[in-house]
Amino acid sequence: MTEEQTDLFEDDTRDAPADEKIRQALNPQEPKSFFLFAGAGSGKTRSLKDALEYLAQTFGVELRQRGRQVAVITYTKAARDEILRRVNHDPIFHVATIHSFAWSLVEGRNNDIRRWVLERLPAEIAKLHEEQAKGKPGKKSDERARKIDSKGRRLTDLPTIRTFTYNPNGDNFGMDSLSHEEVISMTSEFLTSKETLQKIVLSRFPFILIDESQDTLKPFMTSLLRFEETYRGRISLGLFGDTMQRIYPHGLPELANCVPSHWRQPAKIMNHRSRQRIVDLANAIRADYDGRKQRARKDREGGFARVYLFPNSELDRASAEARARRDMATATCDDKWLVPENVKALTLEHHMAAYRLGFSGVFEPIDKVSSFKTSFRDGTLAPLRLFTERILPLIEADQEGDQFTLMALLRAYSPLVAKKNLENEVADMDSRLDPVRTAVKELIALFEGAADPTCGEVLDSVAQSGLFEVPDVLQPLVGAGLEDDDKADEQQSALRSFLGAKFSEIAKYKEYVEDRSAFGTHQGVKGLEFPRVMVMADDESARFKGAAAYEKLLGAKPKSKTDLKNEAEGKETAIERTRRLLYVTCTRAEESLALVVYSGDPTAIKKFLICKGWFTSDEISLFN
Ligand SMILES: Nc1ncnc2c1ncn2[C@@H]1O[C@H](COP(=O)(O)OP(=O)(O)OP(=O)(O)O)[C@@H](O)[C@H]1O
Repeated sequence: MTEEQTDLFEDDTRDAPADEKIRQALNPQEPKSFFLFAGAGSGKTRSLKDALEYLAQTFGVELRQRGRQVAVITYTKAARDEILRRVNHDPIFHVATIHSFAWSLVEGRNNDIRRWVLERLPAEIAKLHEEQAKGKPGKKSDERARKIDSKGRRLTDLPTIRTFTYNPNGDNFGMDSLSHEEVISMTSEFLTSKETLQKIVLSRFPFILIDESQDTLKPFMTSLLRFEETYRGRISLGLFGDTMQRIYPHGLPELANCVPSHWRQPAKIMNHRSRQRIVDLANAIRADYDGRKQRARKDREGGFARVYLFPNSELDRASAEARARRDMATATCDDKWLVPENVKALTLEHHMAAYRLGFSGVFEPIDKVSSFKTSFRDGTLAPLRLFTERILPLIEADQEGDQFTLMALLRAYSPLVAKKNLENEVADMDSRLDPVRTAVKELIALFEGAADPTCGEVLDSVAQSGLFEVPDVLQPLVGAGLEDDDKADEQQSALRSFLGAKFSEIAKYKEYVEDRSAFGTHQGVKGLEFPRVMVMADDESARFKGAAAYEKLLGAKPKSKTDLKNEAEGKETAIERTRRLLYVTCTRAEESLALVVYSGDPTAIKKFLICKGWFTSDEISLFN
């Protein structure tokens, strides 16, 4: 082996003892719990996947014969799907997000659920009445009155509900459905109080492994830790995580301290993802948190990290960022920085991505409606799906001359091509298709000469011709124009306003929700990696003012009284939350990183970055 090969071999295997410790813990005869606590890019996800492979190979037959399973809890559906793919959907693994896992434990225990809800509801209603008595009239009080009313009706209906329902992936409406919070709270309680459930969990899951455990919901994690303590030696609870990457307030803040000292705590010091410069920056950002340091691989020397500081008064954010991209291309000698699609751009909130990608006309009205929010953001909102899954693919197929796809779409979704409609006609097949042809022609005509009709014009055409079914919620808006109607409810007003957006925005919205665009949010990219990353720190444009406090973290704004109070009481501050967010976003970069900051005082930020040793002055571009 050459010296270079030896170096690489050492880097590959330096942290191998951690995986060995995990394997030793995963023994059904003598299960042990462990916490793999390691920094970004250290291979935690890889260790989890290796552990699953080891379990399948070593104990697969035994687990199958005894009808036992390995529970794997992931933070996102995407991570769940990736793990399922890796384990070839082997049924010895029960891979689920936390909400689905919790529901799988309590689903069907209808009497216990009813009792639990009945015990909680009166207190919830009393609290709302109390708040209502103190509050002023207005939107909040109207909302509270609605809640009091609906909870009161639920209380009356509860004894008659036989089966409770829950959808872990969406909104839960209706008297028999449970909220996300209810499912997590009740499962956490049942897990520590109901012996029958405990016995079921014990016999079914000898191993419960949790990815991104720093963000696992606090009540659930606390209850799992208690459960493990009660049944020590009979179950292995395996946590994979990094408390520096806790980005949601609902995780257990002191997880590292809650883990008993006799648990196995394998360590890893390598960062296999990023080049040296980025690892150095990550270590510097982390220094004031817990001082843990990582090492870059020998074959990952170099790399780039640069900062672009703009004043808040810079209104044309898109041009400012294009300027930063051009500079990155020169500094890194990597022309891919010039093509936005090649750079993962991370905004703080979705509306910032919508503005930059050009679909604010769709985003702004719809995202305001709370009952639309979840399904709108994951692309499953029915009125939008008419556009994204029926009309847009049809227009695209026509533009590409792809008759095959066009016909397949019509066959799948158009009532005009539905078999029973065709059978009722007397004429030959060709003329039976005439109404479909006319309908498609009329729709396509709206786009002639590169025209960009509004979503409303497109809807009118489709509804008039009957080309596709129009969802109920859109029916009253067909041909209604854009003038708002005083009597319209929140959903109708939002949809009416969305119908004024240009149809070209639909493709951009679709690209974004399907995660095919170059944009992502600071919170949405954890676990992922990209060659080039641009992080936008823009407190001023944030709508949720608690979202981040980059200006405070980077020394442009003083700490507030609340920050100082929280700090003195050892509580979480907005500054520390932001530090963790910055650590997560910056450590997604493999090759090069641009940090774009908008601030009221860019000069102060420059001073801070140099003084802290996060960046050198040559790496900072200041635009005043
Ligand atoms: N021992 C190893 N040798 C070579 N490459 C590795 C090794 N371990 C992990 N990697 C690679 O390093 C990258 C980061 O690994 P992984 O995503 O598992 O890290 P992580 O600790 O889960 O990261 P994060 O916490 O930042 O999401 C991946 O591309 C992975 O394939």
